[in-house]
Amino acid sequence: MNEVIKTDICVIGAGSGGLSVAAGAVQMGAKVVLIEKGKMGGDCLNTGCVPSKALLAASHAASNARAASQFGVTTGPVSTNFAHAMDHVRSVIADIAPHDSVERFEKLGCTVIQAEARFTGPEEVIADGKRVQAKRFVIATGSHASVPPIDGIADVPFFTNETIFENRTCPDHLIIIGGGPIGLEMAQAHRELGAKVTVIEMFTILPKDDPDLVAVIRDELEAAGISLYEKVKTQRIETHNGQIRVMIERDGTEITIEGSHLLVATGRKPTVDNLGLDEAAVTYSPRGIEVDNRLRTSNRKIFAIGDVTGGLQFTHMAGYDAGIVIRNALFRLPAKIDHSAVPWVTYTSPELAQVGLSETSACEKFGDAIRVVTWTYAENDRARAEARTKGFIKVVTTPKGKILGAGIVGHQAGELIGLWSLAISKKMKIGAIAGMIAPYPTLGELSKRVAGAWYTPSLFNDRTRKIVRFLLKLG
Ligand SMILES: Cc1cc2nc3c(=O)[nH]c(=O)nc-3n(C[C@H](O)[C@H](O)[C@H](O)COP(=O)(O)OP(=O)(O)OC[C@H]3O[C@@H](n4cnc5c(N)ncnc54)[C@H](O)[C@@H]3O)c2cc1C
Ligand SMILES: NC(=O)c1ccc[n+]([C@@H]2O[C@H](COP(=O)([O-])OP(=O)(O)OC[C@H]3O[C@@H](n4cnc5c(N)ncnc54)[C@H](O)[C@@H]3O)[C@@H](O)[C@H]2O)c1
Repeated sequence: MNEVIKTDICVIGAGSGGLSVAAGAVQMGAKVVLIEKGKMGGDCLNTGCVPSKALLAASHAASNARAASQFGVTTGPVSTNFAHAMDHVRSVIADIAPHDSVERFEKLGCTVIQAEARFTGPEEVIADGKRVQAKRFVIATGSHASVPPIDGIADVPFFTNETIFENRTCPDHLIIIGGGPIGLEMAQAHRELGAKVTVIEMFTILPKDDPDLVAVIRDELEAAGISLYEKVKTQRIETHNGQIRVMIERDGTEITIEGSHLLVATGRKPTVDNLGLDEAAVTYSPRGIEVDNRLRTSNRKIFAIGDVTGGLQFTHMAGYDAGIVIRNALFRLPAKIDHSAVPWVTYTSPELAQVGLSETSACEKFGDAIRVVTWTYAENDRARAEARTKGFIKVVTTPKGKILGAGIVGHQAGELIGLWSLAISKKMKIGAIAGMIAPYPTLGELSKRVAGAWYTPSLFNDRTRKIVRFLLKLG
């Protein structure tokens, strides 16, 4: 006879989304069962954001040391120790892990089951032989690497995000298929740590971002010696004398790229298999679990959040979804998702950050009735002082100054985008940013200056000059 556990909320998956629901719900007085089949913390902690940013921190330390001579600092030849960099990665994960651990969640009051969960019906999940019956379920099973059906791929060894952070030897030549955020962050990290790197992208790199911003990243990666093959088709992959050969086609010509290691970073697949979703009457497809704007599935007692819904695959979105579900499931409030001010950042150096509408999507929505203003890092005194003058900020508004979107490519772009997220979510006009007092000298002044540039045509023109001269004549 299976043990039956009755609870208020049952959360499946202890990644960014599931942990946020579980921690919030239990601290607000709900009985919570949390089920995780793998490592607590999910992708973000173990195989995603945390290891990738830790590896980038190590690699940026190397590139900063190489650039130190411009400040009169002599370091001698910079050498890198790949295994040591990976030790840093491990230690950052270990540092954060207690926050996501079974112990912490049990202390908070959750019942944690470390096993695979599967629905047996619309109101019951089974895990580790225990039948969990809950008033509400939250599916937060995330996503996993999607491997494209390239001829020969099954017969060659390759990394995905699940294995690359286990590697302790710097690849001689890392070939990366996919020029999205994972591909480019890993390309730069490995290049800076001493590997030769080639990126193969079927469209253009970072195809979801503003091409003007992406151009700065492209220049930087190429200047660092990364080979980029864009708009190419990957035909075949094979091993040859212990090396990996990737055959691509560009403009009708076949090119062979030979490398020591291969990383596949071609996007993600929502984890919907073996969950018993049919038994639970939850509608899904390979693109994810279908949810409405309150994150309810076709079974109204079951919510789905984060990567498994196939939406915007970011840790901050899984956390945001968790907040929506808590309001719906615990407080019965009809809270709805709003994606008008979702920021995202690619953590290359320089960083690329966007929020709201890009220039292209604003044009599609509003036609010519938009205004675009830019300001460059080269005009910012702090950027000059720190020799970080590459990049610019671009802001898109309505003709009346309502902020529609902002994109930043440059040093610390990810830290700067928050202001614009707030401005868009609070429906602010550009005048609010122009009127803000920004401390000098900070990169934060970029935001104020770009907002000021919005007023330049109307402030510094003949009409204003005439008005000022007239007023001055009055005494
Ligand atoms: C290399 C990389 C870098 C990234 N960098 C960033 C970044 O810098 N910033 C950012 O915002 N996002 C980043 N992301 C994306 C981010 O990691 C994900 O969007 C986020 O982890 C999604 O959270 P989630 O809760 O939906 O899923 P996950 O974190 O994947 O958690 C899902 C959990 O569910 C468990 N599970 C699955 N099926 C079952 C089952 N049947 N029973 C029990 N448990 C189950 C899994 O084991 C897993 O632990 C990155 C991703 C990758 C791969
Ligand atoms: N900094 C961040 O926030 C961050 C970092 C890494 C990952 N992520 C999240 O994880 C998700 C997955 O990242 P990703 O980079 O794997 O996915 P992605 O979907 O963003 O990018 C994959 C890239 O691979 C290309 N591609 C697909 N098939 C290909 C093929 N056969 N040959 C050549 N190119 C091919 C696509 O055109 C695309 O540019 C992202 O969408 C993002 O949501 C976020």
